[in-house]
Amino acid sequence: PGPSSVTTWSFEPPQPTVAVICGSGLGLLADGATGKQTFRYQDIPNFPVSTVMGHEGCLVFGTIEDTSCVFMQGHFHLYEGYSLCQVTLPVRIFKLMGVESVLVTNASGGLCPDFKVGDIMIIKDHINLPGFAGQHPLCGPNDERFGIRFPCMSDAYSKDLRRLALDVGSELGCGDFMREGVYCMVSGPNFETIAEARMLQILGCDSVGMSMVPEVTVAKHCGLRVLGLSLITNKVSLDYSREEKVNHEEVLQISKMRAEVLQKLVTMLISRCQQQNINTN
Ligand SMILES: O=P(O)(O)O[C@H]1O[C@H](CO)[C@@H](O)[C@H]1O
Ligand code: HPA
Repeated sequence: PGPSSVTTWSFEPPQPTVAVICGSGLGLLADGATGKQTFRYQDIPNFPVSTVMGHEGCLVFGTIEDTSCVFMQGHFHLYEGYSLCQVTLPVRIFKLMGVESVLVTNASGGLCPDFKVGDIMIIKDHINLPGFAGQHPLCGPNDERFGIRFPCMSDAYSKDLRRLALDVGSELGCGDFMREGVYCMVSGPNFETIAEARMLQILGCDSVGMSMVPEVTVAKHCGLRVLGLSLITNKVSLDYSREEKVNHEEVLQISKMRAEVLQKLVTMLISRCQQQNINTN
């Protein structure tokens, strides 16, 4: 945003109860909120800055109906050189601000043969591949103020919120391109080789991306409710004869194409959540 729309630190934001983390090219998700106040990451002490195209690098406070929200226009990745502690810092800040639910969005490549480009996948589970190799945001001394040493991850994604997302999606006429599936995080920054993609498919992954899992893990650790939505921006090559080559420009182009629909979905979801007072798993 231009300097005129950026707020100075004299502003006291209302306590948000919902945080929306916007994935690649999805910063527009904040458009459904009113009374917006924007802060650039670079102006927030000790906050990382976004280095990837399609991640504006702004924290936006606003309201959807009566729900006070904070939107992260751009999130952080291991491949940018950030530690997982830095990648997940915003989630802990949200917890301290009083946030109760986190809605995480991202762009990913489809591995499930039934998925099409432009599908919205409601995440039901994930595979933390970097975590298997010790790249895990909860490694190190456990901070008991946030959560327990050995958190359960089998129910990281709220069932109620997933059901609500499906209902709202079909109400908005998105039923034909809404799916459910398992997201796998890889560190990136390269897109997968064909052998890697085949391995991930055999492991039960429906889509693959380079983000989100650290934030979700830290959110679950500190007791936040999580909904994950992944936009399928490309089909991952599983065949050596396939000519198409994936690239980040294509990812951003598909995100742009679906941003408006996703924004309506997210806005309606947040207002429904409040109406139905969803507060269980
Ligand atoms: O997960 P987000 O940041 O939405 O974006 C996905 O798209 C980028 C690659 O095109 C990577 O950052 C990958 O993780
Ligand atoms: N692989 C990894 N990350 C991605 C992809 C992909 O195919 N598409 C968007 N992010």
